[in-house]
Amino acid sequence: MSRDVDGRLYGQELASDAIREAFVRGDFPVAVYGLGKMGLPLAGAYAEVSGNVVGADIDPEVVETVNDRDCHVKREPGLDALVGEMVAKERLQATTDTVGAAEDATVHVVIVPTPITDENEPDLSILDAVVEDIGEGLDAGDLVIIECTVPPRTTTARVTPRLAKVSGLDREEFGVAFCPERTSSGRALQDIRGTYPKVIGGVDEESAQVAAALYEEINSEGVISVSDATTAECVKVFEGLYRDVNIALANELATFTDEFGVDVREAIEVANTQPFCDIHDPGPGVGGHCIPFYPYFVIEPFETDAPVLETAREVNDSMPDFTVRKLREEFDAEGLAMDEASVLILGLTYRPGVEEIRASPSLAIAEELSAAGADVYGVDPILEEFDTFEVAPIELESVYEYDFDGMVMVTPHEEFDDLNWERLGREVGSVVIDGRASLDLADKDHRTYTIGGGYR
Ligand SMILES: NC(=O)c1ccc[n+]([C@@H]2O[C@H](COP(=O)([O-])OP(=O)(O)OC[C@H]3O[C@@H](n4cnc5c(N)ncnc54)[C@H](O)[C@@H]3O)[C@@H](O)[C@H]2O)c1
Ligand SMILES: CC(=O)N[C@@H]1[C@@H](OP(=O)(O)OP(=O)(O)OC[C@H]2O[C@@H](n3ccc(=O)[nH]c3=O)[C@H](O)[C@@H]2O)O[C@H](CO)[C@@H](O)[C@@H]1O
Repeated sequence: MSRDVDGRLYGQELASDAIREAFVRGDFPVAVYGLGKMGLPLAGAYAEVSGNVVGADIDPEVVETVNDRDCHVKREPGLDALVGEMVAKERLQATTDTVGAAEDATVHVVIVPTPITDENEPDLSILDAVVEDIGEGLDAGDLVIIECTVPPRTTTARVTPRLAKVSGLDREEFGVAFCPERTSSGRALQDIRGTYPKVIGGVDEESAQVAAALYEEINSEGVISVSDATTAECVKVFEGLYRDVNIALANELATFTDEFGVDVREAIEVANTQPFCDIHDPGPGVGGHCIPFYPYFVIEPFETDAPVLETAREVNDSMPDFTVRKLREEFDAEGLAMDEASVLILGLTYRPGVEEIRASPSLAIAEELSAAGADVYGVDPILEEFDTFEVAPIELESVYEYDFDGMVMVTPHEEFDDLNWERLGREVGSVVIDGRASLDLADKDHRTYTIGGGYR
């Protein structure tokens, strides 16, 4: 797509209406960097509105799949059709040439992974690489939008100076905004198009105004413009921190279940009937590449102590061990040594319906059971690659062929709803740890312990 000289966006003092009209005409070529679980839906949503989008990804297979009108991101309602249509209509194309995409683009949208290292430090190396490439192709009048989740101050203190240095432009010649992806896997398009307002934080007022005009066209819920980019980064990270701390409260309360002698889940559910109480769900752990990681975007880079965030991480990271401990207690009660037991883990991904295993509780549970000498099996109907797990993978159809001494429901995929628990496990009944209160086995021979619910 050739660059339209008139396609300058930032520094033109354009009125928002004029920006929106030009945007939907395709006057501002867009480059989306990162075509993953979040980037591909985002590129599709941009293409739907502007019709002039190039998706840049370093993975040639990703690029080839998209240009073949196919969709490598699964279980996203509407995404297959949207990508196919946008590519067929030449409103979206993909490339591995990130610098080339940057040279042609006026709007640069960055949505690449921002993981943490093994030492729990934020790893912004991928973001840095993309920012370098954008800098190579950045022109006066461009706008750079960071959507991927980053530690507070990243956009202002790391991204913007780097863009100026690599491009040789003055800071005032281009715009930068942080507009976080407030999107859940499994409903990405719906969220991007408008479940919640889009949060906009600019490094200056015009960056915010220009970014807001673009997202007013994309998001039906409109925008919330905050004071600056760092505030917007805080909004996104705070959403995740709140969730991790809240889940930790639920998990800590769940560990009182036996001593209280009550169904803690019932107490939580009723406590939540008042508007100022919203205790989340206890479970076998907290996975994914968002919630377990975001606390370290605050704990690590800053001097200020974060005892609540650190303690919440410790509590949530202790739940896989709590799960194994409950199983071991039951085995001890029947005189079964862990290293003589066979155990099935049901659900290996981090949450139902999402094929993502990062920080999945099943990783730690399988590792601990295996280390204790148990024969560990794993079943997960949506997972294709099991190598990361210390389990013997089995197909869903084969689960009835084994006399498992123990069965641990970690991630209740909907495909498990049809399981016949009468046929599962030992003839006399097995020990079942229900991590998510997803089972009703009261009339079965199994001895069932529900995390947060006790024996049911
Ligand atoms: N997955 C979620 O639920 C979710 C929700 C909201 C926000 N986010 C944030 O969105 C960001 C991306 O997450 P995701 O789930 O889409 O990741 P992902 O792993 O699914 O996809 C990342 C994509 O980026 C590509 N990539 C890697 N390095 C690149 C580079 N240098 N240049 C261009 N492309 C590159 C990869 O090839 C891959 O296709 C992360 O910061 C994450 O925190 C994720
Ligand atoms: C603030 C917020 O909502 N952010 C969402 C979150 O989405 P996610 O895909 O990471 O999934 P979650 O639902 O947060 O689950 C994570 C893990 O916590 C476990 N869990 C969950 C709820 C509970 O009550 N008890 C639990 O134990 C669950 O099993 C799983 O292992 O981050 C995305 C990226 O920022 C956001 O875009 C998205 O909006």
